[in-house]
Amino acid sequence: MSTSEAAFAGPGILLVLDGWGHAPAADDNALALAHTPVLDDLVTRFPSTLADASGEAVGLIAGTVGNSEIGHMVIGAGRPLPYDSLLVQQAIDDGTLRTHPLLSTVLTKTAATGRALHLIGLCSDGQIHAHVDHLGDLLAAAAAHQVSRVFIHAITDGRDVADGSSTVYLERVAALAQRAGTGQIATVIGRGYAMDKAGNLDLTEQAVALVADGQGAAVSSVQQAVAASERGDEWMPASVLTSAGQAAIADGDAVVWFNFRSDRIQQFADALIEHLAASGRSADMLSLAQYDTRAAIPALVERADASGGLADELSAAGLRSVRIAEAEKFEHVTYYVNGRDATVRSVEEHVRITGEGKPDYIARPQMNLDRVTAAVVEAIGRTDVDLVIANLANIDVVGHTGHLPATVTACEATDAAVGQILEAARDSGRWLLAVGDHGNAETMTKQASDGTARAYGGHTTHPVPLVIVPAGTATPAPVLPKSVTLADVAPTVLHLLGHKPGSAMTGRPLL
Ligand SMILES: O=C(O)[C@@H](CO)OP(=O)(O)O
Ligand SMILES: [Mn+2]
Ligand SMILES: [Mn+2]
Repeated sequence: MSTSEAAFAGPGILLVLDGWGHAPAADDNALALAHTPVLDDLVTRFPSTLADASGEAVGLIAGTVGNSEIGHMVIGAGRPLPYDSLLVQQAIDDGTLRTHPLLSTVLTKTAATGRALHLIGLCSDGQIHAHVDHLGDLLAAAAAHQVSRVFIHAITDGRDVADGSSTVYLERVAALAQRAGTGQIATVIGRGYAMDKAGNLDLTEQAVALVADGQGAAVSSVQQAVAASERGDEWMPASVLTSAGQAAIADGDAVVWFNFRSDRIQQFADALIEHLAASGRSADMLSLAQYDTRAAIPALVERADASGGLADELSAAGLRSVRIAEAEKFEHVTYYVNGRDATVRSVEEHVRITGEGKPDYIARPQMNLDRVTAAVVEAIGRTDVDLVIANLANIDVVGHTGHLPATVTACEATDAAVGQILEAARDSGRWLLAVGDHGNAETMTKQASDGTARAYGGHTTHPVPLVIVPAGTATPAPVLPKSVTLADVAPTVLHLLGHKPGSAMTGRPLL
């Protein structure tokens, strides 16, 4: 084996820097503003390229921003996977959503019994968790079945779209209802409450009480509800539109959840199901796409098969991997990298780093990075571990605050952590592949409709850096191809481990 081959063979590290996107230096580019000597050195001294992490290249609708779910799924699967947003859009375009037998059955029954239909979901066009226009099809189906009482329980965003834009989307909801000839906004609440995924049930309960029992501040218009929010769209307080009348969920009503992404709506869905059951009510429930709820909710669109990815190949080859991330991204290096498969294979170890108390990302942009890094360094030092898969969450999670100085600090903390990980990799003779899963911190403003630049903490369509650091000296350093996507990560990792890409993978090894 030549020096160069040896430098790219054997045990290694797959390091995902969450939200590490690439864009030219600008005064809203937190990564460029931050002092990041390690990352700068990485992309200049070692084989590196830019990988597509958004739109069609990963299985999303063309032009839509990447996200952590599809990013980690494609990193693991080694192929683009038609994501739920795309599958829903296809079902809308070919007419199979509004004529879906499950939907027809529920709507026919609702109309016949004079019960109400409740539509619950995020109202924005961020395309990460939901698209407000999907409501249009559901409302049209309700109208076609002559369901007369249709209540929309709107969740406001301010995270995947610019904060302060909720009025625009709520007006769009009203227009969709008017066009369909049925439906009214009954309640409004921010995603901070309705889409908590960290187990803060006190937040979830506010959304449950609002939707199930109509408990919230009485307002006479959506504008009044929006005006009452002191903490922006994300934290819009629970509001009941008095004009909506009694929109509580009664026994026998129908509920359709219209978020297509499960992770942030499932806690609410579980809590609502349990709350209704505890109060002797049962509802016919459907979800737009498949959810990972405790009780199964029949879905209108099924998930794409994501099997045959890295986890299956590692398992078949008997290669041991350790997965490490803090709570915010733990599922991403386990469940999502494994193709939304909850099976823990015998050659896998999962390390979930948790902090104390509620995180404050602006006050503590470091989050629990020191402990994540320590766990990664420890796993790197183990001779029985073939592959360490870790996610450093800070750039994305702090980026979501839209707070530029905190995000700059998060980038600098990540840089220092990567430095420590590289040193450990060198000491133990491991190669390292570092990659972003989607862009975020490289663009911290967005132009509002009035032309002004507003703080923006959401994801982007930018490509992500991908770097391969050899285990030793590699001369000459190989040049990575230019046209690369996240689907090439798993084949490259398997190649570095001395194995062929899996037969289900369409990505290719980059070396
Ligand atoms: O926080 C989330 O839910 C999304 C943005 O809405 O980000 P990510 O895809 O990184 O999880
Ligand atoms: Mn991410
Ligand atoms: Mn994110």
